[in-house]
Amino acid sequence: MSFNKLPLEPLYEKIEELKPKFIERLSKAVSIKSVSGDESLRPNVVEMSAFLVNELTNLGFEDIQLKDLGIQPPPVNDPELRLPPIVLGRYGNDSKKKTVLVYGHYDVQPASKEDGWSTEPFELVQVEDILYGRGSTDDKGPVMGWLNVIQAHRELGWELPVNLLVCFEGMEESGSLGLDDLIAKEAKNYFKNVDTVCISDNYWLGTTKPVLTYGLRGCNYYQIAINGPGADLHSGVFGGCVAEPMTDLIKIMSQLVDGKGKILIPGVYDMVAPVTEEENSLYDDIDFSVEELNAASGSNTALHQTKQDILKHRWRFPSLSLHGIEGAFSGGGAKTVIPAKVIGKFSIRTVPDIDSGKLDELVINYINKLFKDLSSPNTIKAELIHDGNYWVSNPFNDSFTAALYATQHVWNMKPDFTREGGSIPITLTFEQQLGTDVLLLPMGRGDDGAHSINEKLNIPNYINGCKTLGSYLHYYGKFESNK
Ligand SMILES: C[C@H](N)C(=O)N[C@@H](Cc1c[nH]cn1)C(=O)O
Ligand SMILES: [Zn+2]
Ligand SMILES: [Zn+2]
Repeated sequence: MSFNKLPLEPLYEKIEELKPKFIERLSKAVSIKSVSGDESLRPNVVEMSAFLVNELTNLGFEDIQLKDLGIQPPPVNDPELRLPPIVLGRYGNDSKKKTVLVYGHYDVQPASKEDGWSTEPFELVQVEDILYGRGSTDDKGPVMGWLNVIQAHRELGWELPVNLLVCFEGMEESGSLGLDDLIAKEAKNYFKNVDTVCISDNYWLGTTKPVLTYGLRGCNYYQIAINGPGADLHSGVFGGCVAEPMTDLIKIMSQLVDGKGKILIPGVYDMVAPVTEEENSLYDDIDFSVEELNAASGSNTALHQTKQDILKHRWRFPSLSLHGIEGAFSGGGAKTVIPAKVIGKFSIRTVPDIDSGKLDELVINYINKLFKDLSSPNTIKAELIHDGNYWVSNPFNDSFTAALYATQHVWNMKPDFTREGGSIPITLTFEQQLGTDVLLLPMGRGDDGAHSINEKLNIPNYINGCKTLGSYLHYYGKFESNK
């Protein structure tokens, strides 16, 4: 099928007309503090699943199910902590139509005003044509986008061109715990007729050109716990007399990665697939610059100066980031304490052909060796908290073509085909368990500040994003079924 514009203008007009309602829907979603990484906020994550069930019910979805995933596995503070449920729903069940499964997540990263936000993070605040709030771009905006598409069709009295299944999870930001098993279980049940999977949960590379994404890095997240004294101690009384856990931890963490971003754990780079000549040439055609990277990071701290080097280091090579130290003094003022127990957190973004299990072995053995060399009387436990695989696909299929046409129709330009430096742990599982293609169709821009302070979604991205998601369903519905 070549690109012939479908008559979608009434849909676009309806989406424009419903803009205030769509902003209100996102505002309600953002106000729920569904932070999966904070155990104390788990009831809010569950509240967010109930919010979605209510929305789906009002929009006429059928067979809505909340799938319980049981108890969260260790390491966790509360051994009874339950995982938030998976929300499933179906819109349409016509055997003559194709079935699209859309996945998104309703949990968010932590946020507090004290981190430096200009507005309250859990309040959607509009400043000109920008909506600020935690989850606005990652991933509540896109999740609301799918609901908005259904609302627009209902109000137009239009049939949806495909059957739509939704799968929304509440643990994506914390490793998608429990979802792999559920997908395996439902592959031949709830998901049995799925033709393709579409995920809107990443971002454009820059700020002006839409993209379609065919690759993700994986993420293995680790912690190093070091235990020493029986309690936090006065540094005047015990300093110099006891081995301090923080000193050991800092020594170890400082030997994981260097200041140029090079991972120092032996063996990691040996597993990385070499960059081929053909692949090298792909980077030349992508629209991006070091200036855009600096603008998005709000600094001039880029480690690489050419577009090709930046993109390879974002998409193609592994990276190791140090995230924090639990138990360390972090407030203002000057507290003279020796922390008794500290837990260092870091993650490695993985790429083809890194073997996740082999990586864990290299990481844990290296840390234990560094600790042994310290001859410290303290004790150490280094472990994996969660992992998620990298994913790279071939973007020459009906789903990507439909997204290409939809993007051209709405944005009047051809999108770039990109990979993503972030991770969506469940992507490969969908591809393998359902045996279908997966498409990543992002809504937000590269400077949206996902995971950062002042996360935002530009209203044109939200509204045109809804049009793009809706158009994608129409273009995809026109392809002949492969079944
Ligand atoms: C790209 C996606 N919106 C996202 O932010 N994913 C997270 C997933 C993750 C993996 N481990 C912890 N969170 C990310 O890339 O950090
Ligand atoms: Zn996300
Ligand atoms: Zn995220």
